[in-house]
Amino acid sequence: MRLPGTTPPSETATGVPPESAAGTNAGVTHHPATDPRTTGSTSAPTPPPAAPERGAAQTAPSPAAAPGDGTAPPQLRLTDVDKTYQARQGEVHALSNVNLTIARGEFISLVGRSGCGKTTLLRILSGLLPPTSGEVEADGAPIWRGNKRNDEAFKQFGLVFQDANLFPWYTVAENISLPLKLRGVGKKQRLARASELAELVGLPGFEKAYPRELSGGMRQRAAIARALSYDPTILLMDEPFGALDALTRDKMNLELQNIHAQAGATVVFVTHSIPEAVFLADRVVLLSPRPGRIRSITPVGLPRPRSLETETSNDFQAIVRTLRTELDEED
Ligand SMILES: Nc1ncnc2c1ncn2[C@@H]1O[C@H](COP(=O)(O)OP(=O)(O)OP(=O)(O)O)[C@@H](O)[C@H]1O
Repeated sequence: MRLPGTTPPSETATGVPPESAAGTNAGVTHHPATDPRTTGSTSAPTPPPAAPERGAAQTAPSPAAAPGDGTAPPQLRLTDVDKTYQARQGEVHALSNVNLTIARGEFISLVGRSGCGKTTLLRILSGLLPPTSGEVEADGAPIWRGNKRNDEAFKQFGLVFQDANLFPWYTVAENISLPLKLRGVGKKQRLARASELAELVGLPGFEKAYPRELSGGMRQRAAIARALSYDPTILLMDEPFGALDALTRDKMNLELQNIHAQAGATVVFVTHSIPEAVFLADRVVLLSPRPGRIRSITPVGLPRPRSLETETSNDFQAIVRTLRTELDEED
């Protein structure tokens, strides 16, 4: 992930990868893209002539990333991924036949019932957990060779979890820059980077504060800044705002949208909240109950930048309704 202003437009734009349209997941529903800019629709979503381009409202589109033409290069690819845990009570089949291609700079929200395998999928993607079978690639390089992790591929990832996991005895700046310290970066450079990132995530002036002096939302911002410190090109987020109150969560969603637009990273975001998933995503991937399979892939063609008013639009609500109906059908 690069700092704002250094990312060429072609790297921040996304398209729907060809694989996702063709689909190799048996039985996956591919919902049509929705884009009020092209449909003029104020009611239920209708298919536009082309899938939407992320960030079109912020940057001029580049010829290399025309809306929905599938030209944005794939950055992450899951092929026939299966995961079975060997638990004390026996085998737990967590994921089955997951196929997904994620474009560079794309924002993917991952939703599904509790226990359907979202965290498992994120951990496999991030190189924290090997799949039982199947392939996981980042920029064409396998993340796993059998049970051995490809540490080079792993370096591209930034991880953010529900708990900010800041070290209480370090200041905000020291927490943010800790990964750089572990990589041997000098103090002056580390603190300069921490201050830059504190600004990016909305914590300017708090560099010298300790985690106990921050609110929950501020701690999560510091955790996001820490994940960005070493310029990951892929950000994997597991319910990062799950413990926050509704108002703070709305604010964090707006800020994450800005951070994503400015920094240009690919994001995979796990959430239990369908509105949050739709608000943030270029595509929402819905997993079926365990063993998790990709049940549907829904492009979200709402223009960016999105505001809280976006959530009152008919298009937004129609997508949320469709996804909720699919989830309800599982009961
Ligand atoms: N280390 C483990 N050993 C055995 N089973 C596990 C392990 N981790 C997860 N599981 C099981 O795998 C399934 C998927 O778990 P996972 O945490 O991926 O689901 P999830 O969709 O993230 O759930 P939630 O939304 O509740 O966080 C669950 O049935 C869980 O019990």
